Amino acid sequence: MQIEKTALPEILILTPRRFEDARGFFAETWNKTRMAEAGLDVDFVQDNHSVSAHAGTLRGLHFQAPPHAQAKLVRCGRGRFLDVAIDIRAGSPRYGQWVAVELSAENGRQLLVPEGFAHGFVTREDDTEIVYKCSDFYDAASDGAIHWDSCGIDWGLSAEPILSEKDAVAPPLDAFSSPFAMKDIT
Ligand SMILES: Cc1cn([C@H]2C[C@H](O)[C@@H](COP(=O)(O)OP(=O)(O)O[C@H]3O[C@@H](C)C(=O)[C@@H](O)[C@H]3O)O2)c(=O)[nH]c1=O
Repeated sequence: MQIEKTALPEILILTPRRFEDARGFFAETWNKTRMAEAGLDVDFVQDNHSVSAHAGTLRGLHFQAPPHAQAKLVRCGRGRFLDVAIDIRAGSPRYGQWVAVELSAENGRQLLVPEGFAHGFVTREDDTEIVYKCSDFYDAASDGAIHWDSCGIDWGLSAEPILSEKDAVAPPLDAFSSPFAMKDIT
């Protein structure tokens, strides 16, 4: 597993080794023991899978508030998408800063998004499939969203995105009161 830092040090790109042969490839996409050895001891408890039928579908920016905050490990099963994480920890020196990384079935990259960051993505091909692990269970009452177009993120869009009703009316970042505290910052 190759581990790379992004412009935000807490957001990591994990690229599993691929064992290729005549059939295709094999890869370990998460190995708890090996990741703990690398200092990434995350206890994932739920796996999610979503498919977006059309390119230009944007989901986000989402988070779960404490005590149900989630770290996520995100990867692409089919197609490709731009994956985005933004620091929403109150008092963070990097509050409002974001990173965007293209994840595709071809490049096999995964984004590790810790607690305290909102997450979203926009698909870049039809029928794009996203698979991700979460470190806490879904809790509808803790679900939060920030409007995708209120944070200065370059989504690489050439037209208006396809959104859920919930995401279309999410509050902007400047009207947002963060439930995440500075104590998460080391
Ligand atoms: C996220 C989630 C949703 N649901 C249900 C609620 C709802 O009826 C339906 C669709 O939910 P949503 O519209 O919130 O799905 P979606 O917009 O795909 O939400 C996801 O977006 C990405 C960016 C994330 O980071 C995820 O954590 C999650 O928030 O699925 C669950 O049962 N479990 C879950 O873990």
